[in-house]
Amino acid sequence: MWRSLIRPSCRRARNPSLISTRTLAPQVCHASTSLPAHPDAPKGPHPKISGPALLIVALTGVGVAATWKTHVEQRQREEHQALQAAEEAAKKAAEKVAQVAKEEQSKLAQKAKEAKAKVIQATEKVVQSTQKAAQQAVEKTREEVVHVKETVVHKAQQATEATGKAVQKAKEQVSDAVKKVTHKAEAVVPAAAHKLPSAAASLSLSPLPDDTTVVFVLGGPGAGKGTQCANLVRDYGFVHLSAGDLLRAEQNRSGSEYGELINSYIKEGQIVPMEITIALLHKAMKEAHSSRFLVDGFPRKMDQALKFEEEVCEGKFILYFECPEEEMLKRLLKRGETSGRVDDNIESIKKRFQTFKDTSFPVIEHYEAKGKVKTVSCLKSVEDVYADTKKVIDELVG
Ligand SMILES: Nc1ncnc2c1ncn2[C@@H]1O[C@H](COP(=O)(O)OP(=O)(O)OP(=O)(O)O)[C@@H](O)[C@H]1O
Ligand SMILES: O=c1ccn([C@@H]2O[C@H](COP(=O)(O)O)[C@@H](O)[C@H]2O)c(=O)[nH]1
Repeated sequence: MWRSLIRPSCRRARNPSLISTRTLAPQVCHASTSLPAHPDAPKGPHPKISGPALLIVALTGVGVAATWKTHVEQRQREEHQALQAAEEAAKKAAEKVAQVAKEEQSKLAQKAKEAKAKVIQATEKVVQSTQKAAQQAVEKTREEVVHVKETVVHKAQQATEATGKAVQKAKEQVSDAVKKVTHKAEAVVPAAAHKLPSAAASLSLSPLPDDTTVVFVLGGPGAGKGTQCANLVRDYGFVHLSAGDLLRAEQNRSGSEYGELINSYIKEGQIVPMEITIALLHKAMKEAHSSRFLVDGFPRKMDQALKFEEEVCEGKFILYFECPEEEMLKRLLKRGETSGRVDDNIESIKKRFQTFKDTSFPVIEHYEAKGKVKTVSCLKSVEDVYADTKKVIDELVG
């Protein structure tokens, strides 16, 4: 009986779902186990139960209670275990989740890294292509600049060549014109020569006194020969004979047969045929009745030098006034403002310079070779030049 009483409880204890409170008096259950009254238990006054039955019920209740307690404890342990298992599972799940999250995070990080790498790569590509484009643009610009430069240089060369050709042509034209004028003038001379005073035409000149001293005064056009000669005339009693002045005087003399000829030679900076100049000099020397002559601006050509020394008189020495062309140009242009000379203009001056270099300077070199040249620099004031000139004259003429 006890077994039968207990057995179902035990069974129920093993399986709580089998417990049915309908089999137990709600009061007993409540009193012995302190369990709450079953909701379905009948309410109202307790029925009359006998003592043994009550004992049996009580014992049964105790047994049931003990069983129930065991069952509850078991259940609590199971629940505790289940809880622990659940906690364990939850922990594991959490760990798993964390692990998965970590892995996902890692994957995402990796993907982000890869994406970043791709962006960097793409950026580098863009930068490289931009740099390449910029380089190509620079290269193209450089090539264009080189091309433009070459074109400019080429055009400049062409222009230079064209200018050179034009200058050359102009020079040739000028040279031709000079030749024509010279030729024309020289053609006039033989024709006019028979009209020269007989002495000049034949140059059979009467001799001068033996004590005649002639100093040839040479130098480029406008060097200052005439200026220094004037001082020497004043201080040393020289007679100053300027070949140019004599020619100009002859040119201006009314009735002169050579006026036109002399004018064209002077204008072109050419040397008038020596017969005329030497005849004029000889005549002037004869008329001067002096023994000291400064022959200024003569001889300008070798034939003049040789003929004069042969027919008239040997020069004692050459007083050479040295002056740079730029300074002479400056002085001549200034003089041209008032001189009225047909050759004190830029065109004639250039021709005179050329004639001086080509024709007259060799005369100076000729006398230099003979040790007869005394050079005085004209790049000083008139007074200083004269001081230097005096030293030469004092030493050689006294
Ligand atoms: N030392 C000098 N400094 C500055 N000017 C000068 C000097 N000597 C001369 N001149 C000036 O230079 C000009 C040329 O001088 P000057 O007439 O004496 O030269 P030139 O050699 O006789 O010339 P040309 O050969 O043409 O007859 C004149 O106006 C003169 O006043
Ligand atoms: O012996 C000479 C001297 C001069 N001339 C011509 O006269 C001008 C001017 O000479 P200046 O001495 O400068 O006054 C000169 O240019 C020559 O054309 C010459 O023919 N022969």
